[in-house]
Amino acid sequence: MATISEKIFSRACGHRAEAGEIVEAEVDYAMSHDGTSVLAIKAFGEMGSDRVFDPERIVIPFDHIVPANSSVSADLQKMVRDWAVDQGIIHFFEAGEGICHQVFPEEGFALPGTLLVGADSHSCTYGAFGAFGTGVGATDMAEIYSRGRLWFKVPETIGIRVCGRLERRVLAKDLTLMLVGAIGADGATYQALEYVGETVEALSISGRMTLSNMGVEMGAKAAIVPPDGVTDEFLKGRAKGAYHPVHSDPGSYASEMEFDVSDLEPLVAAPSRVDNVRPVPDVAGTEVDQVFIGTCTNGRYEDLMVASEILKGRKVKTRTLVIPASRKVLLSALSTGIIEDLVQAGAMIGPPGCGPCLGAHMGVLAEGEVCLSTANRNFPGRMGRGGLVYLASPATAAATAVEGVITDPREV
Ligand SMILES: CC(C)[C@H](C(=O)O)[C@@H](O)C(=O)O
Ligand code: SF4
Repeated sequence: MATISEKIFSRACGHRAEAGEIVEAEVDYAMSHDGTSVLAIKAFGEMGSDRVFDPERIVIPFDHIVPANSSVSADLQKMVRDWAVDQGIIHFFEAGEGICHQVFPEEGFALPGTLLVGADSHSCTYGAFGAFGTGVGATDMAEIYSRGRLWFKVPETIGIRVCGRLERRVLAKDLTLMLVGAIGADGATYQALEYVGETVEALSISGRMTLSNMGVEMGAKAAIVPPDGVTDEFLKGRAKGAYHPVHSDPGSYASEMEFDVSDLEPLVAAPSRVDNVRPVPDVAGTEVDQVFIGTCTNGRYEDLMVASEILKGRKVKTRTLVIPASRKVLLSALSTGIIEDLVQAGAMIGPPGCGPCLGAHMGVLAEGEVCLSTANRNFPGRMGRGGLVYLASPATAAATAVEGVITDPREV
């Protein structure tokens, strides 16, 4: 009897691995971005390493501060670029290609049954494809650069069963926020989450990615959706190689929880905790200074489409920033007229990347300003010193942009 996580670690370490065990496992693909590569490369050098274990299994997208916003970040990015060329890293994605967690799956690296490690906490997003995706620090990444292996404690799995149909304009983000609120910001520390049930099965890849993306906001090591036909359909023509899906055996979870979403309302995570989750009607009318639609949580085509359906033919009443998660998302949204509708409505469009999500640039808040964002974190200072962040779905974000105050998307 084993879980998806145990099966993935068993293959990756070469013997039967059980929850609680510490194993040394081989990583299928490693990912680091313009931010964390800097520290990882430094540690790699300090470890006395010279060549990476396999230049074809390291993926480097530039996304956190793109385009570079200062001489400091430009110099650091040049250093990473030069190192990638020197090491022969072929899977290098320049500024403008998109957010690491969007580019990595789009390019077919996120495959069922694989062990994927990123130097970024939201690498749990790859769980949406039935992979064990997890984030590590830069020094751990240096170890992977050098040997392709790392030690892990195999996590126990919490099975989360969700049933019921989401109402109109209640989205995967609302389901995700509901779970974060119920489980709490540290409720799944060092556990793997596995999402099952009819509601999860009915989610698109985009919705599954939103769900898996926020696993780390509950402390989880991984947040996995069992791979199925939806996964295969997405991977057709893009998977980087053959893959072998694995599934959990009945009775293998350490614990189980059940939720019904039939009556779920649109939700927000109010400042400044991700688990400070409230129904939108409770905070409706709160004035906002900015709306931000984007990030690895909700910057995909579907998210922009939902937003444009609400914004089309209307005018925003507050500063509204839309940043597509990748060049591919931007191209799709251009070709279907979504970008034009958003621009006509008064939104700004930023280049694919993280944008102001982590308070680095392009949309940072002033002291006391309030932003309603589709991102995944709202701790104090996240989007700029003294700024307050409400997290919500792209539908709630668009409705809020239209009214200039937090608004229930079912009412616009
Ligand atoms: C910069 C990076 C290390 C960080 C992370 O690991 O999550 C960022 O992506 C974030 O979302 O805060
Ligand atoms: S979009 Fe935000 S959460 Fe996602 S990787 Fe970038 S900074 Fe981190």
